Amino acid sequence: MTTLMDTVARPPVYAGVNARSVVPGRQRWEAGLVLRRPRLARILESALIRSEGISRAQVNPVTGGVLVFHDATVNSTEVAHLVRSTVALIAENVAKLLAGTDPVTDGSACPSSAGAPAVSRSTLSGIAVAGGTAAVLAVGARNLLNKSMLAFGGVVTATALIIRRAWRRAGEHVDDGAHQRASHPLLRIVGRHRGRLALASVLSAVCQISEMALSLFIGWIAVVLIKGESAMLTGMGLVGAANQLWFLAGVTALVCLAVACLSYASGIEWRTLGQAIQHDWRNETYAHVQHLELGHLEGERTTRIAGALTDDVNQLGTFFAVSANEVVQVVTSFLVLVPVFLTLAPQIAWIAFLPVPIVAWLSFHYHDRVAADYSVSNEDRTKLHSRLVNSLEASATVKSFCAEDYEAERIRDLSETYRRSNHRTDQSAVQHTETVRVCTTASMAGMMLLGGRAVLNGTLRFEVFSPLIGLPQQVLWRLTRLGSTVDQYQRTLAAFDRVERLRGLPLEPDGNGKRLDPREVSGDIVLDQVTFAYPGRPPALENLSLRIAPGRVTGIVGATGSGKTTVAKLIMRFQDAGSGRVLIDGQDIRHLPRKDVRRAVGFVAQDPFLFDGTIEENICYGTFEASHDRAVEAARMAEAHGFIEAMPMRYDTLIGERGAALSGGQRQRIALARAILKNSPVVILDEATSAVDNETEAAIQRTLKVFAADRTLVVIAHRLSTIRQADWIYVLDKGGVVAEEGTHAELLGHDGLYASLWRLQAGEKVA
Ligand SMILES: Nc1ncnc2c1ncn2[C@@H]1O[C@H](COP(=O)(O)OP(=O)(O)OP(=O)(O)O)[C@@H](O)[C@H]1O
Repeated sequence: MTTLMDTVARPPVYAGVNARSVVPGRQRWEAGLVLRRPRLARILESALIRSEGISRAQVNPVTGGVLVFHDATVNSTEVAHLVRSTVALIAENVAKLLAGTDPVTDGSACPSSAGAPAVSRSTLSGIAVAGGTAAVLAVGARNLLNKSMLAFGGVVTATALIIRRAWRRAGEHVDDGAHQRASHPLLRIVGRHRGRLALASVLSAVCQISEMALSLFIGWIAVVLIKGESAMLTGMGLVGAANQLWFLAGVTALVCLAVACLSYASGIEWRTLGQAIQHDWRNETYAHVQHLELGHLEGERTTRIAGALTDDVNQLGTFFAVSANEVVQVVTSFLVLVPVFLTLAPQIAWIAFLPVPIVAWLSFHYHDRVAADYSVSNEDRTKLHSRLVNSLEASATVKSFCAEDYEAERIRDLSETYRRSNHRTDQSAVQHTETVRVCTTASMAGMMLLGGRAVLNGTLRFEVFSPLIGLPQQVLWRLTRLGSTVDQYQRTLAAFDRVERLRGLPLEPDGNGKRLDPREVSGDIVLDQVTFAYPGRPPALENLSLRIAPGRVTGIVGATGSGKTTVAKLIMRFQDAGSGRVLIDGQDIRHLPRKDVRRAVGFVAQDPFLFDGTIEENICYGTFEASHDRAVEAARMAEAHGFIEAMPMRYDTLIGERGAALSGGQRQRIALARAILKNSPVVILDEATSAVDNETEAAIQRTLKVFAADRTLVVIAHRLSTIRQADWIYVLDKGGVVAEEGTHAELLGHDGLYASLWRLQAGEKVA
């Protein structure tokens, strides 16, 4: 496939494109180049779509957003490179691409955009330094106060604009272009706990104000010690240094106590909020995952789903438990400090707050730069985790192939990749924190110098300056943590994106209101011209028609991969047929509620899953209200009672994860007992006794005869002895077509596929 990329030998890197979020299979970018340029947006979109591995691309000229979906043939880094390079190529050829274009969609519809790629970005940069520039210009002004106020105005404007823009963009990038929602992601994360958020915020704010008051009192103590007495306190009737000291010490102690109480209360409130958010998101997401279509569940890695439900959901709560508290404290500090400085020391206000827009800009710029790195690092962690779990689960297989070193090597490689991607994010984080520290320290020095000079030349009273010295320091110091707050914010948005993606997967569609009462099901099952293919695979079943007669035993045999299990999955409605119909008692199962269908059909899978728990809990799974006696009766019918009784704890024996403490045959018999206990009118046994010995299987078949007397039994098996007694047998061939059908005797008489299989299994010589 020829793509726009093929024409570029070494694509230049275009700076005006920033990653907004990267999750497996999907990336979101922001390209200033296409902003208000619908034609360029269309060109970029089609260039991306034509690229190898890209399944979908959307470019929005209104927001500048680029949304790319890709398959597993390309990894996140390659897609990131593709997006950057494609934007770079288009940026280089803007004039050519816009020339001779149709007047409806090209630049003529938006003349301001011509020749101004990434206008918004350069505007942002301009704004970011506006405070500093204003401050520098202001130094030349005649009136000292005007000069200071002008500089301060620049600082405030720059801060407000930077924060406003960052907030808006954060809200944009988590949404799909097609599903823009009004509220910010953080508000959506908080959900119904906004009241608690407000309470925690108020407590934090009051706590912060009390803390600032504390340093005010400490500053006054310094004034009393240096000057002998504070004029302000004397004016309030407190005469004498000793009295003033006692008063200030007493008030300081009281405020300390208040700070401790408020800090405790707000800490508890934030943590409770974090826990409540985690609890809600975990439960709601898990409930959603439980109702996903099986195809989607199988398509997602289990460890990835588990990661979203644990790490990502925890991240959502942790942000509020820790970082949000800091944000509230910083904001409160500024809301208090700005008027205080403007009133008491306007001449040094600008230098005190100058680091704010710079640090804010640096933090949001950092956030832009490392967004993709964080997502890649998360992805690497998931892969490592998945591989670790896999190789631990497969330890017997690994040992049997003496592949311990091979597995260790694979883990080492993945760990190395994870280490490298983590190193990138760590490096950026440390760089950012240290840059912020330099800015804030420089501002402190500047404030000391300017404030000190103002005190010396008499334009500022020492009594005012002394308590104020500590305040900005206290707040600016917090700004050094803004890097990690932004870091947490970034992680939270990425986690939110992953959780939302999981919650965006479609649920199993249900019937159209008709009900199926399992007690009235006779078990007449028909597959009528059914064709079904797994995604990206050739059809597993093609125009398959067969009937499973009610109250009878139907056997299905066939070559491996011929679609026997797929037939069972269609009857269980784990999957829906691509074309054709599956009928139960004459009703198309697509029109019936899945739960009704699944209640009517019992299924024992080829590799049954047993839960970590006791034998009895596993037998009663799904029939939770069943008594011990019923569980024992089911176990007897499945020929499981004997070995269970021989165990030290009998039915209370713990069987470990996936029933690891049982043999394959024992696991199968417990799964069979579970299906028997369910007592559904239709039962499908998919190789349900393949792991038990012939003698036990014969015993099971004898009891199953009694069990099957009043129900429909479908037996899928490779071992023909398992199904020879069936009332009717279907022999499937490759591609899911019926090669032969009939009773055991009739099929032997045909001397076809079944007969040759029978002879093979019976040990006869095959010609
Ligand atoms: N989840 C899946 N995703 C993609 N393809 C699948 C999936 N499950 C089965 N297949 C494919 O569908 C075809 C039919 O599989 P199915 O499990 O129904 O065969 P089977 O007759 O039960 O095989 P066996 O006797 O080995 O159990 C096979 O080619 C298989 O590779």
